[in-house]
Amino acid sequence: MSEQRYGEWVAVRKDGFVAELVLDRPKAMNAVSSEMARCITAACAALSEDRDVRAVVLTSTHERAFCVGADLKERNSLSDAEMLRHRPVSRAAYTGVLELPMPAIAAVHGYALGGGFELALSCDVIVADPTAVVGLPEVSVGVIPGGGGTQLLPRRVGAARAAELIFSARRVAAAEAHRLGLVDRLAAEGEDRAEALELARGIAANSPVGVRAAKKALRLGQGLDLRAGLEVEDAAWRTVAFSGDRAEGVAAFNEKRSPNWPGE
Ligand SMILES: CCCCCCCCCCCCC[C@H](O)CC(=O)SCCNC(=O)CCNC(=O)[C@H](O)C(C)(C)COP(=O)(O)OP(=O)(O)OC[C@H]1O[C@@H](n2cnc3c(N)ncnc32)[C@H](O)[C@@H]1OP(=O)(O)O
Repeated sequence: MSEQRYGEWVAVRKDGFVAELVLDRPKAMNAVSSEMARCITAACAALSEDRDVRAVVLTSTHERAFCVGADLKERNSLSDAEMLRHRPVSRAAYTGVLELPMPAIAAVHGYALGGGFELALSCDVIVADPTAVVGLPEVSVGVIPGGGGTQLLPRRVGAARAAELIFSARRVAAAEAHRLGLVDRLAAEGEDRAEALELARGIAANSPVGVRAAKKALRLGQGLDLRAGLEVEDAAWRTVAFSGDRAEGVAAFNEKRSPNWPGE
């Protein structure tokens, strides 16, 4: 296990082919300040370049919160001009998580609100424990979901449900969140991180070339009509059809052994 810090508020722990992106600003319940946004962006840039990382788990060191969203204390102190300068900094953090080339799994316990839930929505899978409380309460503080929520939430639960949640700004406890599809798995209390890491290790046992190509097809195909989506899949298929991973995967199956993925 290795650990690399990215600024004061974020760490990346690597164990084999799985990396953990740790939100570590517990005094502010991981509220995303400008500096924390820069830390997240730097960590995502490093992970995106690391061909040995096959899956990422987004976790929190705070006992009662995954992330409570944008730092409302910092926001209150920013001038309009500073706010405008802050946006691309903060935007890079959310985009960084969304565009990780390998599967990303959010391990959520406690509060995942506003930008905190948007970070989780930017992942591919959300694992929550029964203490999770999720929501996009931005309109209750005079803003809108600005970390992708107005686009990611309807793609996950449909336009009407997304509208109800965003307009009402209501917080949703874990059991209802799982029923509504706001989170994908409900782990035992305190087991969100362990279950997310177990899922990540399972993903990491598969072809990294295949998994990354499948993620790309899933993401690019969202919102397309079926015909255009099938063209996206065909293009993704062609990136793996002649890969070393495909050759190794087929050979390993026929030789009844575990594959040793070349990763290219
Ligand atoms: C995917 C690609 C997309 C590209 C798009 C571009 C993105 C651009 C970037 C924009 C990012 C926007 C992000 C988002 O959309 C906007 C927001 O997130 S707005 C904030 C939303 N969050 C909230 O409304 C939650 C606010 N907090 C609470 O409701 C409560 O604190 C709580 C979490 C329910 C906990 O309540 P309690 O247990 O009672 O505890 P306290 O309230 O006393 O809080 C303890 C302590 O923490 C401080 N704190 C809590 N939340 C925040 C916060 N958000 N910011 C700063 N500080 C916070 C709170 O003040 C207390 O501090 P103390 O008083 O003890 O000093």
